[in-house]
Amino acid sequence: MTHGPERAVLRLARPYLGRLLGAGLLAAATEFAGLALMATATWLLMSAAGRPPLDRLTVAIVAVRALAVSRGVLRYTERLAGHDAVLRMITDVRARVFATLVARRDAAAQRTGDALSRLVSDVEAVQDLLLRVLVPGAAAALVSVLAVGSAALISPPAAGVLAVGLLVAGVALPALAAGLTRRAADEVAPLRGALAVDAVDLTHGAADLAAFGATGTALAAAESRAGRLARLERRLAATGFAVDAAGVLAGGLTAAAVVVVALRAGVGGVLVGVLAVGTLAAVEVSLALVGAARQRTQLRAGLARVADLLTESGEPAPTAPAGPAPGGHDVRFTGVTVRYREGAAPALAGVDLDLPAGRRVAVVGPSGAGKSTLAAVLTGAVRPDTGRVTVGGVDVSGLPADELPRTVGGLLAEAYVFHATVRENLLLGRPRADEAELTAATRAAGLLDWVRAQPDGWETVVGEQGGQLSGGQRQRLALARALLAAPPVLVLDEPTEGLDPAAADAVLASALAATPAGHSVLLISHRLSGLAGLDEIVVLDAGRVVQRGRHEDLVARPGWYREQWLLQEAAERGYLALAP
Ligand SMILES: Nc1ncnc2c1ncn2[C@@H]1O[C@H](COP(=O)(O)OP(=O)(O)OP(=O)(O)O)[C@@H](O)[C@H]1O
Repeated sequence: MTHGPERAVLRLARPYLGRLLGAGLLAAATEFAGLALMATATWLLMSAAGRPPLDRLTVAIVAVRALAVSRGVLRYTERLAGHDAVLRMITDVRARVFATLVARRDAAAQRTGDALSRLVSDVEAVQDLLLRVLVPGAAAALVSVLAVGSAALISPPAAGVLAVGLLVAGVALPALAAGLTRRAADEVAPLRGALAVDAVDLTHGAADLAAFGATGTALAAAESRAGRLARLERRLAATGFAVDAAGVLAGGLTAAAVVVVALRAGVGGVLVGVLAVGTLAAVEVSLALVGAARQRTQLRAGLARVADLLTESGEPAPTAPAGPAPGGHDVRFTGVTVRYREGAAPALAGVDLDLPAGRRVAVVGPSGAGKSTLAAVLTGAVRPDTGRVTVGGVDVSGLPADELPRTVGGLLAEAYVFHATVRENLLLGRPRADEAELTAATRAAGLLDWVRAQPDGWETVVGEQGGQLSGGQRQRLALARALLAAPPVLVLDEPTEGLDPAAADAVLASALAATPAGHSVLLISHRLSGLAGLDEIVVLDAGRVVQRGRHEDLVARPGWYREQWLLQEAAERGYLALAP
C-alpha cells in the first residue's frame, strides 16, 4: 500500500522499473541463498553426526560451498543493480525539484535554507524509500513465501506454524514499529525544531541576550526543552527496543512451535533440526521489515515535500536568457490589494501602476508603505487579494511558473548569497555568461575592483550567506547577479542598501546605465537621491499611491517627497561635511 507522496515519487521510477525489479529479485535470491545455506548446513552437521558414508554427504558439502559463495556474489550484484537504477532516477528527481524551486522563487523557502535541504536530504528520502524500504521489503515478502513453500514439502502443519510466525514478524511487528515511529516523529520533531531555534537564537543573539541580562532565562528555557526531549527520546527508545526483543522472542517461539508440530507429525530428527534452523533464519529475514517500516515512516515528511515539488513542474526550467514575451513586456497593476493577515491594514490598497516596456519607475515611501510587497506581487511571490498584475497583457498568476522568471526578476528584498565562489554566485543570474559579461555586470555594481584585488579573484569563496563579505559587498554581488540576468522587466529592491551616500549614487547610476535600452526598471528605494533621471516616481504611503510624477515636479510640490528629499539632502550634506 503506497501513500500519495510515495505514489507521486514512484511514478518517476517507471522508466527504471525493469532494473528495480531485477534488484528486488537479486535481493530475494540473496536472502534465500542465506536461508538455504543455514538449512543445508544444519542437515549436513546433523547427518554427519551419524557417520554415514562420505558420498552421501558430497552433494550437501558442495551445496554449502556454492551457497556461501553465491550469497556474496548475489548481494554485490543486487547492490550494484539497485544503486544503478536509483541513482539514475534520483538525477531526474533532483533536476525536477531544482526546476520547480527556481521557477517558484519562493523567497521564504530560500531564506530558511529550505531549498538546500529539499535538494539534498529530501531527495535522498526517495533513494532510501527504494533501496531501504521497497527493495528489501519485496525481497523479504518473496523469501517468506518461498520459506513456507519449502517447509510445506517437509511438513504442511509445520509450514502453517511458520506462516503464522512470519506474519507476526513481517506484518504485526512492522505495523507496531511504524506506529511508534510515527508518534515519535509527531512529538519529537517539533521539539527538535524548537531546540534548533533555541540554539540559533542563543548563539546568534548571545551579545544581545547578555546586553539585556537575559542569558540565564534563555538558557534555562532551552535546557528545560532539551530535558523534555531527552525524556521523550528515552521512552521511545525503550519501546523501540521492546519491539526488537519481541521480534527475537517471536523467532524463538515460532521455531519451538515448529519443532513440536513437526515431531507430532512424525517428521524425522534431522529434518526437524532443518525446520527449526530454517524457521529462525526465515523469521530473521522477515524482521528486516521492522526496520523498513520504521524507515518508511521517517521518510514521510521528506517524501511529501518532494512530491509537492514534483507535481508542480514537469520539466526542468530553461536556463536560456530572457526572450520577448508574446505580448511584449508592458506591466500593468490594476487595483491591486494585498492583505497579509485577516483584519490587518492592507499592505497594498488598490494600487494602479503602468510600467510600459522600456520605462524606468521608482517606488518610494516610508518604511512599511508596501514597496517590497509591490515587487513581490510583480514577481509572483505574493498573490493579490483583489486586482491583477499583467505582463504583456497576461495575468502574472496565469503565467507558467517557469516563464515569469524569464521576464521579471532582479534584486529582490534580502537577496540570498550562496556559500560558493563569486563566479558561481554570479552565474546563477545567467549560467552561460562569458568573462566580458561577468566583468561588465560586476563593474556596474561597483564590485570589480574588489574582485580583482582578491588573491582568488572570481574564485573567491564568499562564505555562508555571504558571511565573508561586508554588507555593502554582499549587496553589490547580488546587484551584479541581477544585472547579469538582465530580464526585460528588472526589479531592483533597495539595490544600494548598506552603501555610503557617495557610493550609493555611483552604483545606482552605473546600474541604470548598464540596463539595456528597452528593458523596464522598477526601482524600490528609500533614498531619493539619484532619481532625477527616472521617467516616473511613485510615492506609496500605507499601501496607497499618494504622489506620482518626475523628480523635478515632486520636489516643487509640497508633500512627503519634497519634505523627505530636503531632509535627506541636508543630512547627506552634513555627512559629507563631517566626512574626512
Ligand atoms: N510576509 C509578511 N507577513 C505579514 N505582514 C507583512 C509581510 N511582509 C510585509 N508585511 C507588512 O506589510 C506592510 C508593507 O510591508 P513592505 O515590506 O511591503 O513595506 P516596505 O515599504 O517595503 O518597507 P521597508 O521600506 O521598511 O522595507 C508592512 O506593514 C509589513 O509589516
